[in-house]
Amino acid sequence: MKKMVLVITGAAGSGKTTICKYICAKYHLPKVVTHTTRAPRQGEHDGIDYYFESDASFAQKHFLESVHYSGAQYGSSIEGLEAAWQTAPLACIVLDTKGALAYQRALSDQVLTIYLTVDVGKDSAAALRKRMEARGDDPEKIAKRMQSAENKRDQQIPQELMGHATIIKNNDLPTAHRDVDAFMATVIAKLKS
Ligand SMILES: Nc1ncnc2c1ncn2[C@@H]1O[C@H](COP(=O)(O)OP(=O)(O)OP(=O)(O)O)[C@@H](O)[C@H]1O
Ligand SMILES: Nc1nc2c(ncn2[C@@H]2O[C@H](COP(=O)(O)O)[C@@H](O)[C@H]2O)c(=O)[nH]1
Repeated sequence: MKKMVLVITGAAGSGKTTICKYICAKYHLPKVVTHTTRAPRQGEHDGIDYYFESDASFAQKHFLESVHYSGAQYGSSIEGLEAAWQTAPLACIVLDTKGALAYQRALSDQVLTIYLTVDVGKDSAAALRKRMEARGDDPEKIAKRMQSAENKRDQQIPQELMGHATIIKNNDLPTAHRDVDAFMATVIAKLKS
């Protein structure tokens, strides 16, 4: 069976990690664990949520792509993808939009992409901030992230992903789950054909 990767991308707090966990649990997909130099959040575990790295250990990895995001480094390796593919032909990964573009360019027809949005009118930014607060993020870090060039960029789907990515609204989880399930039904049908 062809090996594929499902990339989940979108703005900070849009629910990428939440939706990835939902998909991996429901559809038994392996998650590609990426690397970061940021500190773990409460409840995050090394090797499960991320490989937490120092600047020195990060520099020694062989990345398919890597980015700076709001003051920390993040990167995903071919080895990580291959490890996920050892367990199933479809793996899932959470990336910023720069990483999603890199995957699209490097792996083209092996990539499926979901771009998540949160659209609750003019208060969408406040809703995203509240979600990050609910996650337990430090208020200063939230402010820095909200103001970062990376997060401003990720508020919109990159032009190059238009036509490749499926846009799913995550205003509320039950509706997002329903839309993700409809998307996954088409993916599973395609993989079987
Ligand atoms: N539809 C939703 N309604 C309310 N809260 C949500 C919803 N989806 C996710 N959340 C919550 O919002 C917070 C941010 O979600 P999550 O960590 O999945 O976002 P993310 O896109 O991965 O963020 P980041 O890019 O900052 O890592 C979490 O506390 C999560 O439980
Ligand atoms: N391009 C990449 N982006 C990544 C990678 N791992 C995570 N991410 C994205 O970084 C931001 C910040 O993540 P957070 O866990 O600190 O909130 C978010 O958009 C992630 O999707 C990666 O390996 N490459």
